[in-house]
Amino acid sequence: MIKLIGIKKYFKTKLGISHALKGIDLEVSKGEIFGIIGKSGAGKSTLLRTVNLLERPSEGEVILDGVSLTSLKEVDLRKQRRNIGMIFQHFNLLSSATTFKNVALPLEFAGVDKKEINERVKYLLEVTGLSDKENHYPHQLSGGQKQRVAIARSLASNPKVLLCDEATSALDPETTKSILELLKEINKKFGVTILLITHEMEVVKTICDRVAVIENGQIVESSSMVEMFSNPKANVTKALVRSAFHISLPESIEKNLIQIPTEGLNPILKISFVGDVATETIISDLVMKFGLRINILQAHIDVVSNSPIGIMLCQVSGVQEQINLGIEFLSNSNIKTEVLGYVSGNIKYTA
Ligand SMILES: Nc1ncnc2c1ncn2[C@@H]1O[C@H](COP(=O)(O)OP(=O)(O)OP(=O)(O)O)[C@@H](O)[C@H]1O
Repeated sequence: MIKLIGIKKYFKTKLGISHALKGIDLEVSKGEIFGIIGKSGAGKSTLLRTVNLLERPSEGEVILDGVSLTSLKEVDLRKQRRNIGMIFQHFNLLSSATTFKNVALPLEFAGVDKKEINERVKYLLEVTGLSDKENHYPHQLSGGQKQRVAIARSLASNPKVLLCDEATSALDPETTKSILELLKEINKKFGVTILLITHEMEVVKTICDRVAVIENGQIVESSSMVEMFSNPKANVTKALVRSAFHISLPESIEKNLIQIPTEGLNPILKISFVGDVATETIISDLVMKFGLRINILQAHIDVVSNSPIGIMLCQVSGVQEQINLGIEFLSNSNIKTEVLGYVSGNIKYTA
């Protein structure tokens, strides 16, 4: 549905040329919810804005549903843009217009007749849960309600694609959840493909099917959600996953961690698993089969794309040969195991 080929974007600044995008290739399938995540300044907004050519790429091609937007004349591009809705962090509503009018405006501009506008707007307000707010002005609405108006407006022209620019960053966690649920509902109901950018892993974790990580104007990793959470590869992705799982070694262990295997020191293991692998089974297998002692330092299980994903940090002690066999056993059971380092058994866990 969306295909970006070799997208580069340069900005001329007083300090010289700024390379915001350095050759992005990306493909988003029809009906997918695709997330682009990255830190501030990574190039997310610039990338999203190249999809509807709000930002024309310096090099590369944007193809939407088989049509090369970058090759179109302005008049044809304007027609194609009706296939692309967009919502923003700060909603961008017309403050002097009611909810009804804000949603109706794109249809009025497109010359749709009054009766049809009336029916379509009422329907979209019902879908977005705003039927009782149609005569309210933006200043009379909460942040979540304003974003609902913006979503209804973006759907007015029945777009094939919805671009979301940090759509929930200005909202509290509870409202964020309800807006993400609405986006998911819209994706299902209308089959609209959603491309969103965010700096929050929680957002992609909640609704995306696939995700790409952008750093310094380049996509450094792109995968399904389960793959990203269970097997992150790039350092930036590992850091994002760690922050989403709120999991890290206790300071007392971290600062005493030795990277070289040493006689008498205990390995610290990071055990990651996907699916219905129960934590108790892993622990009891290590204890019963290999006679190991396991001290769980931290553990967290979350649900990503309907799959349970778990991460556990533990300190293991026992006979070295048995420890090696235990690690081998976990790996053979499709449980990813990493040795983070080694510590003395005397070091106590202090938070
Ligand atoms: N109009 C512009 N002129 C010059 N440089 C720009 C312009 N727009 C973006 N940049 C630069 O391009 C890079 C990417 O910016 P962009 O806004 O796309 O990042 P971002 O990931 O969306 O960041 P944030 O999350 O902070 O919005 C930054 O270094 C930024 O300074």
